[in-house]
Amino acid sequence: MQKGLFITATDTGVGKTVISGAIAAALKRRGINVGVVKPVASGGRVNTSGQPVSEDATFLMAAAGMAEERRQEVNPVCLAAALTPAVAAAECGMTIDVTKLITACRAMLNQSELTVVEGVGGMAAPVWKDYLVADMMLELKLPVILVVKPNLGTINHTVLAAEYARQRSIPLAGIIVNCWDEAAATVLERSNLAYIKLLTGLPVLGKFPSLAGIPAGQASMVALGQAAEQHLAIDHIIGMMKGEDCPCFRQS
Ligand SMILES: Nc1ncnc2c1ncn2[C@@H]1O[C@H](COP(=O)(O)OP(=O)(O)OP(=O)(O)O)[C@@H](O)[C@H]1O
Ligand SMILES: C[C@H](N)[C@@H](CCCCCC(=O)O)NC(=O)O
Ligand SMILES: [Mg+2]
Repeated sequence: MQKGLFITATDTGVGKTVISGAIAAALKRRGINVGVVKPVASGGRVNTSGQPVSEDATFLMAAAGMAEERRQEVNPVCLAAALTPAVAAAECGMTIDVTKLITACRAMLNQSELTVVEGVGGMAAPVWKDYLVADMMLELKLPVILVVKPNLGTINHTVLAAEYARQRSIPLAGIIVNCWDEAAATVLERSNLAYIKLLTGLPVLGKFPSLAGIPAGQASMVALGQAAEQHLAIDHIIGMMKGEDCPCFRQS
């Protein structure tokens, strides 16, 4: 059985990479051979050879302790334009072979004990023509965690994302709230959390704090893993990745 997890979010920029990296770093810290995949990336930084390089993949590889030589396995397709992949590819005359993306995910799942797959944008982001991230999720059949923000507007975004998942028959295993500040949380953040639980019926698997150094790429991966142990339900997430006790494709 392929053991892993798919990380999606209510939108781009919500924290999929940070949460995927934090989970990967926690698993690595526990001595697990963890794989990471960002099957398709856009907005890559163009290197001196003119090739776009995914900073998400760089972060995930650092978190999982993977060498640069494995970049192609982790991120087979990286596009330069910061657009949805379908458009970023068309802009540079490229075709995205979605089978290649699925194959890369399956290869990593096959060779790692547990694998974290990061999506791109949210579930309805077009990967290629009318093939959306949701279609990739349906093919991979991994348990899915939805990353959400704690701020104003998140109730609506989260409920819409959960409803979309239901409509597409994608079982969500839970929600992680990113950039949660327990000390500063007011009635706004606390009521958002309560409404998200009430309206989606999904379990909240963690409230992850804002960590210094992450935006500058100076985060310590050990500290990231420790933060995941402290703020996320890692035992439960590992069980879920192994196919135990969660609403996922295998049991639905
Ligand atoms: N917990 C956090 N602490 C500090 N910075 C964070 C945290 N979560 C996210 N960020 C910062 O917010 C920005 C967006 O986060 P991230 O790149 O993880 O989003 P994403 O959902 O992966 O976006 P994309 O759709 O581009 O993949 C990044 O600059 C990241 O470093
Ligand atoms: C450029 C962004 N950062 C992201 C693509 C986001 C697509 C969002 C599409 C949409 O929903 O409008 N790329 C990426 O995660 O590699
Ligand atoms: Mg990302």
